[in-house]
Amino acid sequence: MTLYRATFMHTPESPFTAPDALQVQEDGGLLVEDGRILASGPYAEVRANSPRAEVVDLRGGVLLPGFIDTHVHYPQVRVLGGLGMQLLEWLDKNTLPEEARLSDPTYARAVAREFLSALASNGTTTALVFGSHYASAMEVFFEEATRTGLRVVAGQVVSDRLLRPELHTTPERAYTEGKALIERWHGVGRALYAVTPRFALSASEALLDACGALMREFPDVRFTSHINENPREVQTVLELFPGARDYLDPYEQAGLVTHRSVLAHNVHPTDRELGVMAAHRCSAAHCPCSNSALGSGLFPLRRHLQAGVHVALGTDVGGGTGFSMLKEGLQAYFMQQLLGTAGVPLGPAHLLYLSTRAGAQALDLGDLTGDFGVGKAFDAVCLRPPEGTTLDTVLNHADSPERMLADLFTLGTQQDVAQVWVGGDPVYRRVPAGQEVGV
Ligand SMILES: O=c1[nH]c(=O)c2nc[nH]c2[nH]1
Ligand SMILES: [Zn+2]
Repeated sequence: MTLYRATFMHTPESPFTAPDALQVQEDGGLLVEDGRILASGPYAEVRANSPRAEVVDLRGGVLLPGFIDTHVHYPQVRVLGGLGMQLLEWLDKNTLPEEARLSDPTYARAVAREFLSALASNGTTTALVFGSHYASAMEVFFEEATRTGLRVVAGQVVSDRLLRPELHTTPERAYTEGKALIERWHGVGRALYAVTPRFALSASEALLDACGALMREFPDVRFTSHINENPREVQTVLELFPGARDYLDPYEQAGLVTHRSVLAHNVHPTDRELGVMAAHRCSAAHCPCSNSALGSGLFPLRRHLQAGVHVALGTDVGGGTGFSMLKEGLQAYFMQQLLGTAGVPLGPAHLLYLSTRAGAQALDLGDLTGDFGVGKAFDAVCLRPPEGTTLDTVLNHADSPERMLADLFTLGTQQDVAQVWVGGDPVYRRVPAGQEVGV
């Protein structure tokens, strides 16, 4: 048994509905056995009940639930930084040429390692990962993910039109390769499978039906895709599906809109789409850095909440600007501020919820991870800025835990991630200053 002593904060309830959702223990204790939290509370109390547990002293840092990134592309880590374009040009010039390189499993393995290491070193413990178009690159990805111990929900991306021929599949092949990957990887270690057509623009009705067949055959796999990101994209989808009521309709007709479905972006939804998503408990992955970088628009969070659509956060690497969920939270805050009275004022508790518990719920993993409740897995990130940094100064002068949390979202970066655990297993530890290779 291990007892972690730390200042910890979490949001077991949603601050959008519960006013005091942020729970804080300034000198807290989390007792962990076999990767699960056995007791949680003030350190002195937990210690008194478990005097023999080994103590890990994390005082001086802040312990948060591990971040949950609900939309991030594995093949795009090397093409981050493609600025100055909107979605369709960015796909064509910046992104799809790189995605084609993953046909080589050796190349794919190197990219998978870079990607997984970036997740862990940014404090992300669970991710819904948009995969590669190549089944071989997904084999490699799941092998590497299993080695790291991160929780990944991932799937082969499928498309059968309008990308580039080498990225296209057929409905039959999408079904056969998807089935084989599900049978091999879904539920193995900490991996789960997500059926993943790239977007309706690059998917025929027959391909979406093949995805629906997989979802019916394996009802507990997840589903993810893109929706309503960019006005030109939306217009093209409506032209490609002339009978469709809106962008969601082709997904809905194929049986892909469920409580285990996560649709990325949804910047330009209709009221009908929001109503259907809410009725099916389908989640939206809000990706504010990507929406800013690709000029996609300002996410209508208020309309989502009013319609009852569940929202979580995603970095959308490489349309986004990196793997930090702290940065993603801050950008979500900025964009709601820019919306003025149409925006939702977000406080630090909202940002923590959106980047942790909301993600767990979107992935139907709410009973396992996302907060520090008793019975949950010990998935955690310890944030501790290096001495003398601006964040260190500001944290030392914060007058409340809530203000400390706001400071972490405002100034925190990858360099402030000190340690990360998944299911009690260490998956990342920052190299102490002065001990870096080459120093
Ligand atoms: O942000 C995005 N990134 C992508 O790779 C993509 N593909 C389709 N639509 C997309 N949107
Ligand atoms: Zn995306």
